[in-house]
Amino acid sequence: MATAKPIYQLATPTQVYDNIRTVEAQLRSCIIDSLPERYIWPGEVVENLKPANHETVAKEKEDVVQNLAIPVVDLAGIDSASEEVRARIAREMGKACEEWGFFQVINTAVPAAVMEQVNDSAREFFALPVEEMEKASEPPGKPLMGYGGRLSFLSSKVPWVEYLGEFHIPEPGVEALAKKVWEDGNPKFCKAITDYCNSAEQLGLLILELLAESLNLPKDTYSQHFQRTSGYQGSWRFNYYTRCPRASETVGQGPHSDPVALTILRQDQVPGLQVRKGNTWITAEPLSGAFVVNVGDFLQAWSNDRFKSVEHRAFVNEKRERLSMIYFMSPPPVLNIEAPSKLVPENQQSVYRTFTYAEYLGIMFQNRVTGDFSKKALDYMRRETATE
Ligand SMILES: O=C(O)CCC(=O)C(=O)O
Ligand SMILES: [Fe+2]
Repeated sequence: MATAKPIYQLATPTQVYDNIRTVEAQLRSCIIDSLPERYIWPGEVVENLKPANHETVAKEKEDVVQNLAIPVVDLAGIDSASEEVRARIAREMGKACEEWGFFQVINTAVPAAVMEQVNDSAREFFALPVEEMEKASEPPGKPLMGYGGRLSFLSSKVPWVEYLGEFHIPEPGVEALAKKVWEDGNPKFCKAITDYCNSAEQLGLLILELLAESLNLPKDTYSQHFQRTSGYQGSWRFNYYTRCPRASETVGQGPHSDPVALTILRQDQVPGLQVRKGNTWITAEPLSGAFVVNVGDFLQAWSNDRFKSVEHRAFVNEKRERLSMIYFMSPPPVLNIEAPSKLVPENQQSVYRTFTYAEYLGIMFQNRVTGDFSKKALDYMRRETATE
């Protein structure tokens, strides 16, 4: 049955930062002449921030990276009765998740009109004056929900991004949020977001089935935990990266892996998302109509490390703002995550001990409090014997 409440309690009160729009305006009108220190990321993070596979690439690196691109999985034909087509698609998807942790998926069943409406709605919100947007802010302690400048949730520095987000499953949904901003609750906005979440959820369930099939597991191995009645947590978030007058000093998102099972992202035509491949960062090239999908930490554990939850980051730029719209799927907080025995070689233990999302979040927040981001939460779940 549905669990009572989403878990988002921070261990300590969180600082609320200034609004990025204000900082941007101050920089442009020379009231301040540099980015506030909290937005300035260390050299090793901002280094090579421009896409390695873009025009700024150093010539000698070009040969190495030019053929590297996040795999594209085409869902065309998935609804045909052909088991062969489905099995091929599942194999491609599984391979992408093993080798990259990321893929772009095209020809999904998500209607273009749904994506157009949600895109318009997101932009309608971010075009509001700051005071209006701030009506959707949540108090500290509920990170990444409502409207905000990103709190330093996954990092000790503040990224150059604004967000708007809320839980889709379980409720409250978007209505309560919209009522804070618009007197009439903006029914069109609510419908756009609800339709988007419902479509993204369906896509996510199909992907989870295909990924299980790719591992020769029963197709509902993962998807059964992401039903409306299972208490899974589904949330939507829009990331809006305004133009940044000092784009080379900061990031839109610092390097992180996602603390979820599955992430489904629609980006606009402005590049920004980069995925780690070995020692290189590869840009997820904007592909019209595609969703960028990635494995989160839970799916990595749940697949006994077959699928990889890979580090990614986002850069910002001086000339163009950028919008990404995301649907995150997280397991029920109290569900025991353990790799199916079929994935664990005989006479061996699973790579991770059994743990719950709630336990994982506790560790993640603890890291935040101590400011130690050197080890990700998932690594604390690794069995001693499995670490080198
Ligand atoms: O906006 C993007 O392209 C990346 C966003 C992201 O990685 C996140 O919000 O977790
Ligand atoms: Fe992410």
